[in-house]
Amino acid sequence: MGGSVPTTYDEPVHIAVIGGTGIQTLPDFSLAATLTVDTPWGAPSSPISILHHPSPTSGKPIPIAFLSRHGPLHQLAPHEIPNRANIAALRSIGVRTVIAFSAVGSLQEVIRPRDFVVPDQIIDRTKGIRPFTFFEGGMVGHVGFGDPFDEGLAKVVRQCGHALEGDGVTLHDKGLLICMEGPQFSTRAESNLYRSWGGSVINMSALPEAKLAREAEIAYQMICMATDYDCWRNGGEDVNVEMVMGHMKANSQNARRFVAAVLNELSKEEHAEQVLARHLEQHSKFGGSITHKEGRNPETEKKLQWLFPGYFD
Ligand SMILES: CSC[C@H]1O[C@H](OP(=O)(O)O)[C@H](O)[C@@H]1O
Ligand SMILES: Nc1ncnc2[nH]cnc12
Repeated sequence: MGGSVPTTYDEPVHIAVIGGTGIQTLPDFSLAATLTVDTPWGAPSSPISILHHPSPTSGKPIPIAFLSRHGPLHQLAPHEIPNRANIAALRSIGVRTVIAFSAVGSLQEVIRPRDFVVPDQIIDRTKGIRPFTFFEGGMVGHVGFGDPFDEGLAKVVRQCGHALEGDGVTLHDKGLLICMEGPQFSTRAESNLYRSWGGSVINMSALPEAKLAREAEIAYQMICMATDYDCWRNGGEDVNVEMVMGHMKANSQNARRFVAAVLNELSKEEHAEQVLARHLEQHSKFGGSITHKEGRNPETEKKLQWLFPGYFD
């Protein structure tokens, strides 16, 4: 191999981190492989890096998949992200837990730039232009999405975030996340409307990522970091990219420490069932098979067989 990074990885990888704006890599981990995965929904945003994280109990390396949502050079706008390919590629290598990271605008005074939020609800303000389901084109399916994030993962994330508090980390345990279409930021009227709905934070990327993760039976939790007060705050400067990037860069060390603490905790044997998302297993087998066998589109069936081997025989 002459020192080059392997392009295959033989073991299943159960945990993934999806990095957002300002988190294009996780440099503190050792790179074990770089995988180029093709899926029936096309190529993901970036090659998947397999990183080695030492198990806190045995010291044995635990593989973690890392995917950069906007591409390695941030070349994909929120509406151009191949979310189906990203989630399908992660599931195909064994991933059942995703920790997603996002830079968000704050819709509340108490959530200050650089604060972290573990959202527990979402309002969908995307415009239907992003492909948002695996179940279409002759294979109808419906999965529950009442709680868009995984409460078991959220508990672990909150515990890790609180353990870092006072050390440059402020954490808000819950929050209503507004996911807007973008790529332009909101109008002031929209920003105030979201505040009147009780919105805590706003981004452009939680959806359809979280919906597709649920369809793929992957436990999913987003960690948000506030970078601005959007445009609702009288007397404050309106959000701009420089502001977002400035806060992300200034606090990236804390963001990475937070993610590392979560990976550390999830690597413990006691979380094995949670990491494998046993509570979601086979949900899509039953929710995703309501089209009678003879009514299915064979092409769609083939794609879904790729994603869920053995489910729809
Ligand atoms: C650069 S500001 C808008 C951009 O930032 C957030 O990205 P991500 O969620 O991937 O961290 C937001 O969702 C927008 O895509
Ligand atoms: N104000 C904002 N609106 C939408 N997405 C964002 N990401 C960071 N800040 C944002």
